[in-house]
Formats: sequence, structure tokens, C-alpha cells
Amino acid sequence: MLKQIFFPFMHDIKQYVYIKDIKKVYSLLLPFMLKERKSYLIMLVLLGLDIALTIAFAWFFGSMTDAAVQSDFEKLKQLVPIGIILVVLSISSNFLDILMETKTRTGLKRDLKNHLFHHILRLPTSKYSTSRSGDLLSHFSNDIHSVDGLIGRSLINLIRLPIIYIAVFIYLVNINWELSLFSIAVAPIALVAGALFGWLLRNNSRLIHHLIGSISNLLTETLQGLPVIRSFTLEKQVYMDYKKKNQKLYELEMQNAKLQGWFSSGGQLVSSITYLVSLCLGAYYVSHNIISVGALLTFVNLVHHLVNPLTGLAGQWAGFQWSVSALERVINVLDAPTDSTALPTHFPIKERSAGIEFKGVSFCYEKDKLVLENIDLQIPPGKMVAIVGPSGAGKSTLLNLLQGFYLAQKGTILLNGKAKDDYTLSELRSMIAHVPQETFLFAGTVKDNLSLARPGVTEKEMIKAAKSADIYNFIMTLPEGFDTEIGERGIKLSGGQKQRIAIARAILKDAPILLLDEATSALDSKTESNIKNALDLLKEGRTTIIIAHRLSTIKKADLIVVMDEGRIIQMGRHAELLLQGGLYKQLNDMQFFEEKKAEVLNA
Ligand SMILES: Nc1ncnc2c1ncn2[C@@H]1O[C@H](COP(=O)(O)OP(=O)(O)OP(=O)(O)O)[C@@H](O)[C@H]1O
Repeated sequence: MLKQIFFPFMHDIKQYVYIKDIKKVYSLLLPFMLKERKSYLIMLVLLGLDIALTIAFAWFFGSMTDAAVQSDFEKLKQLVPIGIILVVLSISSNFLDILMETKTRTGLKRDLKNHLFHHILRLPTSKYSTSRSGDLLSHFSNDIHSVDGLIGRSLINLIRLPIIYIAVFIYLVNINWELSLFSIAVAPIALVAGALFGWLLRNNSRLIHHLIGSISNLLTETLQGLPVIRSFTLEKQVYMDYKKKNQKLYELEMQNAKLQGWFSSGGQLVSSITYLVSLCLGAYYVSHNIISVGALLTFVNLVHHLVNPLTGLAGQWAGFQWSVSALERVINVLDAPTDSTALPTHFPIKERSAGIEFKGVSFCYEKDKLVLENIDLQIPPGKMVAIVGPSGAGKSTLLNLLQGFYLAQKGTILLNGKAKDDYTLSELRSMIAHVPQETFLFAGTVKDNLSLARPGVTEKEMIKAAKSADIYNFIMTLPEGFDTEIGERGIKLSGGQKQRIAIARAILKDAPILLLDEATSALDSKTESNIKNALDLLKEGRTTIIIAHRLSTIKKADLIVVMDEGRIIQMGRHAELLLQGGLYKQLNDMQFFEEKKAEVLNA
């Protein structure tokens, strides 16, 4: 209550100083700073030396002037070597300071980037579906680079400026206390102006960092979706959008520049007035023999160290705010819980196959929107199960849960009788080879993409897998065979060729569980039947779950599971299900009719 009466602005001040945010950013930075503690220690020693040198130089100029005015050549001779020592010390400490500062700053940013990348790689799939890759990229390209205001020179300056202020003030009081008191009269003005400036700049900085993220999103999405942009003639629209955002960024940056300009000019005005008035007052004191000419020179030399720390400190504060607002965005990502503490890596699996069991599994991506409802499914080791059903029935979601991309809200999934969550992510994912609906190939050669399957894939194994996936002959027609570059995301290949390379990659993984999600959807019937034998061979002994819309490909499955609206509505073998009637028979009849129609039309 008393606090409210006597300090009614306390709440605002707290908000304005952002102690909580500063604590938060430094609790993130501290371990990285501690790693660079040796360099920081050297910088602190150099800081002490710098302060001593500042005062020593001022004293030196004053003494030289007095000796010159008094024609004291003996004193001048004594002062020259001191001057040389001061210059050598200053140059050496400056060199070492630049080296140490760069080392801490770049070393810390390197470690922070590694830490962020390590964290992003472990984020759950659900987090990726709510983040945009452009935003994530801008954390590396912009936000971490903006952290300079919290580390390195800026941090040392935040310590240096108040110390130099006090040291210089004490030294000046010894020369003339009236002059010194006048010189610090501007302190409150400079502090208030600096703080206000810092606050304005922080708000602006937030907007700029956010906008840079948004521009990065637009660029990545444009480059990834170029074919769509071209076919829908969206070039002009995208360009206008980009231009608008770029203009906004320009305006915000100009606003920042204006703020800095105003502040810097204000600072200059204050320091010039202080400087001039001290000079006039000093000249008056010299003319009345109160101080010597040398003392006046020392005073004038040092007085800007009384004004500059105040404006300088506020300038550092502004840089500090810029960095805090950038790091806040990084902290938002780092605050998100991860799937595992270690990065998943290849784990050698001995088993040839594995039993899978879904026990009362229910799942929703978004709250209260059930996508899977009470799924009970048992797949003995080495068996092949096909999942069919209309689009959106939840078939791929079942595979997502099995691979631990998402966690079921209810029920358990067992692998070889052991709960899926009791396996490490390395063990779980090494047990499964997955050919997803959308093939993703990396930029690089065919060989690069195939060797991702597992460590130590041999050339012989690669050729065998390529033959099984019916892609070997095609690879041999490429200019450099397996060493041919296939472009970003495999852009130089057709959909079917990409899919066959993905199948070859899954074959090479040699995992006990094989998941094929519409793995042959982009293939023509002839190619599909060519690789059918290979897939049959591959399935042998392994537990296979296959999602297919073309029912002809799954007739031989040990079990066919029919899904609709997140539930299993039918289960059995092909013939049994046809006898049962229901959705499976409807789907089958529809496809039979379509195939017949196509045959008649082609005849
Ligand atoms: N990441 C996600 N976030 C939110 N909802 C999702 C997500 N992925 C899928 N869904 C929703 O979950 C439901 C089931 O999707 P799923 O991909 O499992 O269907 P599917 O049976 O495999 O369909 P298709 O045969 O078309 O591939 C759909 O309604 C879909 O909109």
C-alpha cells in the first residue's frame, strides 16, 4: 500500500526495465558465456587497463603542456618515454581486445546456433506443423546475429562506462570540484533520455525482427511452391506482397535510424554545451590563476568521458534492447519441449520382424477433433496388413503414431509386446522403414540419397536395391549413373522415379517393419507390377503395413483393415470382406467398374 502511495510508477518502471526478460535471456546465455570465461576475463583486465590508460593519457597531455609552458626541458625529457610506453600499451591492448571480443562474440553465436539446431531437430512433429520454416530460418540468419548487444563489446561497455564515469569524476574533483559538479549536472537528463530511447527502440526492434521472420517465410514458401505460383500466375501478387513487406521493413529501419539520429544529436548537443561551458569556465579559472593551463587541458580532455558514458550507456542500452527482442524469439523455440534429450541416430536391429499391437488407441491432432477412435489392431510378426478406406479416414495417422511422430492421447501401442514409449526414438525409428505418400529426396546424387538408408551401405547393396525397385536401368541412363545430381528435392526426376528411389532406400534400410503409404501411387500398372515381386520379396519375413487405394495391390494381404472416420469398421481377408459386403465391397465394385470402363475406352 505504502509502495503504491509513494512509488505509484513502480509497476510501470518494472515493466519498462524488463528485468524478467533480461534475466531470461541471460539464463540462456550464461552457460555459453561461461564457456568463454577466459576471454571475458582477459577483456575485463583490458578494461581496467583501458580506464587507467584514459586517465594516464589525459595526465600526460596536461603534464606535457605544463612542462612546455614552463620551458621545463628536463621534465619534457622524462615524459617522452612515458608517452611511448602509453602508446605501446594502448596499441597492444587494443589489438588483444579486438581479438578477444571477436572470439567471444563469434564463439558464443556459433554455440548458440548449434544449440538451437540441436533443439529444433528434436522438436515434436506437432511443433513443426505449427511453425513456419522461414521463421525458423530467420532465427539463424537474423535473430542470433542480433545478439551482439548482449555479449562481447556491448556487455563490456555496459560495465566500462559507469566505471570510467566514476574514475574520471574522482580524478576531475581533484583538479577542480566546481567544474566537475557542473559537468555531471547533465547526468539525469542523459539518463532519462537514454531510457526513453531504449524503450522506443525495443518496441521498434520487436516489429523489425517479426517482419524479417515473415519475409523469410514468404521467400522460402515462394521458392518451394514455385510451380504452383507459376501455374496460378501468382508472380505479380507474390512480388507485390514481398515489395510491401520490404517497404515496411525499410520504414521501420528508417524509424530506428531517426530515433538513433535524434538521440545521438541530442547527446552531441548536451556534450558540446558541457564542453564549451567547461572550457569557458576553465579559461576563466586559468586567467585568475586558480588552475594551470595543463590542468585545464587535462580537464577538457577528460570531461567528455563524463558526458559520453551517459549517452553511450543509453546507446548500449538500445543495442541491448534490440538483442533482447531478437533473443526472445529464439527463446520461444527453445522453450518448446522436445521429443528426446539426445539426437536420434541409427540403432542396429537384430530382429527380422516385429509384432505390432494397437490397444484402444484414440488420437486427435487438435483438441476435441477425434481423428482415431478406440483402435484395436493386432499384427503378428512377419504378416502383411493392408489398410484401406476413404480419404481422411485416419490411415496415415495410424502410421504417424506407430513411428512416434505424435503421441496418442488414449491407449497404447506395443512392439514385440513392449510399449512403444519404452523404446528410445533411435531404437523405434531404426525398426521401421517408411515409404511416405509424398516422396522427399535431398539435393545431391542418387547415391547420396540411397546411402541415407543406414550407415555403411555398400555399392553392391545399392545396385541390388535399385534393381528390386525397378529403377536400376533408369539410373544407368543418367549421365553419371549413381553419381548424378538429382536437383533440389529430386526436381530432375519424375514422380514415379522419385517414388522408386524412395522404395530402394526403404529396401536398403533393412528394417523389421515396413510401412508403405501409397508407395506405388505414382507408378503405372506395368512398373507397379515390375516392382511388385521385389516388394513381395521385401515383405517376406517382415511385418508390413501397406496403405493402398488400388485394391488390386493388396488382395494377397494376410489381413485387410477397413477404416472410416477414424474407426475400424471391417477386418478380414479379401474374399471374406467381399462376402461381408459393406464399405470394402463398395470400394472394390467401384474400382472394378472404373477398370472395366478404362479397358473399354482403351480398346
Ligand atoms: N498435422 C495435422 N494436423 C491437424 N490435422 C491433421 C493433420 N494431419 C492430418 N490431419 C487430419 O486428420 C485426418 C486424418 O488424416 P490422414 O492423413 O490420417 O488420413 P488418410 O486416411 O491417410 O487420408 P488419405 O487417404 O487422403 O491420405 C484428416 O481429417 C486430416 O485433415
